[in-house]
Amino acid sequence: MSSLLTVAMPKGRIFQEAVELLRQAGYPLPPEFEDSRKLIIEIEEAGMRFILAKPMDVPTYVEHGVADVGIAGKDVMLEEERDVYEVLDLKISDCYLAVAGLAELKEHSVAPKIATKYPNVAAQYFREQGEQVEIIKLNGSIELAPLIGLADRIVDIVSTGRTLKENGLVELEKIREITSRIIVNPASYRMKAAVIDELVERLSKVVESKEEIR
Ligand SMILES: Nc1ncnc2c1ncn2[C@@H]1O[C@H](COP(=O)(O)OP(=O)(O)OP(=O)(O)O)[C@@H](O)[C@H]1O
Ligand SMILES: O=P(O)(O)OC[C@H]1O[C@H](OP(=O)(O)OP(=O)(O)O)[C@H](O)[C@@H]1O
Repeated sequence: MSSLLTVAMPKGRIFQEAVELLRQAGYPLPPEFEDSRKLIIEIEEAGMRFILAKPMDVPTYVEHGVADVGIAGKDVMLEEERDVYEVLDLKISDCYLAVAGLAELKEHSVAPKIATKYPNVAAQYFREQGEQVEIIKLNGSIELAPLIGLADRIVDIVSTGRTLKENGLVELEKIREITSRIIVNPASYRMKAAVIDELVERLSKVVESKEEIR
């Protein structure tokens, strides 16, 4: 077993904020880290091996133990329901999940159609609301669905609200706030407790100090 801690990092939106947080926590990630196209990057000085994954796949790597630790959005955690520990809210990449639709809703069906990248989250939400719906899974451009008649409403991430606005959609209900989390493989937590605890402690201090400034 390698002595390096394997960390599953989400490519895309969360990546840069996560890298900055790790640097602030004292892990020396070189400037080349951001520019690389490599998917596995070992940084001995930080004691870490990073694997760069699609955000939605991070909990899969961690659950299977090929990564000890990962960084994942709460949206992904809710959708994937993986058997991992969620140990720290990093309070980065904040956004929220919401239901949206056309300003003038024209729903006639018994089970309105809901387009989303988050079928499990959406199904649970409408079940809790006691509303019967039909979920249509899409992989992106979710806002398109009500515009062309594929769905009546959508469940999607909102950040600035710009995508909804520019497509003539309105937010109907907020489902929940989303931030990124540190997740840990349960077996790794037993075998690498000291190094994982140190990572979590160092990151918590950075998160707390940022909270105080806000
Ligand atoms: N405006 C936003 N839209 C989507 N996700 C956001 C937004 N703001 C923060 N996030 C967070 O970023 C994560 C998604 O990151 P990103 O958009 O890079 O991945 P992705 O959806 O897999 O991208 P793509 O499929 O477009 O490559 C989400 O899980 C969420 O926690
Ligand atoms: O409120 P905003 O700041 O406009 O951000 C929200 C939009 O960003 C995300 O899409 P993304 O850019 O990831 O594209 P996608 O359609 O490929 O998922 C999300 O699915 C929304 O469409």
